Amino acid sequence: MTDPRAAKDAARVRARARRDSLTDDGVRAFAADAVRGRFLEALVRPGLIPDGPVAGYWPLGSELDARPLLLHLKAAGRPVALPVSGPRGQALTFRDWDPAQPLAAGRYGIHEPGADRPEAVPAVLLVPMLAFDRSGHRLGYGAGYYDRTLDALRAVRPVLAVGVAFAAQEMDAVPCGAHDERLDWILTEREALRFTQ
Ligand SMILES: Nc1nc2c(c(=O)[nH]1)N(C=O)[C@@H](CNc1ccc(C(=O)N[C@@H](CCC(=O)O)C(=O)O)cc1)CN2
Ligand SMILES: Nc1ncnc2c1ncn2[C@@H]1O[C@H](COP(=O)(O)OP(=O)(O)OP(=O)(O)O)[C@@H](O)[C@H]1O
Repeated sequence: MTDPRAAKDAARVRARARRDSLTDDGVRAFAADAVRGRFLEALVRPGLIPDGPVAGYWPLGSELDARPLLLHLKAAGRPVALPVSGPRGQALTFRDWDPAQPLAAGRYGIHEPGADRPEAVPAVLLVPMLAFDRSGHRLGYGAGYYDRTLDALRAVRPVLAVGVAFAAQEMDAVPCGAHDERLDWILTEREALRFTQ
């Protein structure tokens, strides 16, 4: 396979511009709410969610806001964790999220639970992205954090990886490379795509 790096970089520029153009607060709130509904309908109701913590993410820039879903899961008694970014080149770690406690800005300015919060090993990983395609390929920011993280977690036990995006983030074909970890599902406000059984 040829090196997909240049193709990925070009796709990132286009994908970011497209996601950044989704500025309507009403549309964004609708999508956040719809993704919560799809997660419950496609994954929770049929019993497809393994026991254990669900790792979400704290929204950055124009990403879809998964917090309505995270708060719903918390209220239902499910442990929810958030990623903690270490140096580039290392897998993410996760800490338990208590919505009543303040978060602190970590690397990249992303809000993270404090060092006093217990570490968590996610059974389900909500994965943010810049773009996706209908084969389940995903484009991230290019640091390889989620690929390394899924690789490390899956070496120990199965993890359900659920990509989360606006429907408008779909591309015909996301350039992919050897390290790219597969997503089991992608949820958008419009549909739930399943890639594994
Ligand atoms: N919300 C969120 N949290 C996350 C990620 C993510 O993609 N989204 N990550 C996924 O790996 C990890 C952090 N990794 C990151 C790697 C690179 C950049 C980055 O290059 N950021 C841009 C600015 C982005 C913006 O403001 O829209 C930059 O610094 O130029 C950010 C996060 C863990 N937490
Ligand atoms: N499991 C891995 N082990 C070693 N290197 C990896 C691994 N996964 C990804 N990488 C490297 O990380 C770099 C970024 O990968 P890639 O372009 O796929 O990132 P991305 O999926 O867009 O970003 P992210 O996963 O952070 O959201 C590449 O150089 C890739 O080779």
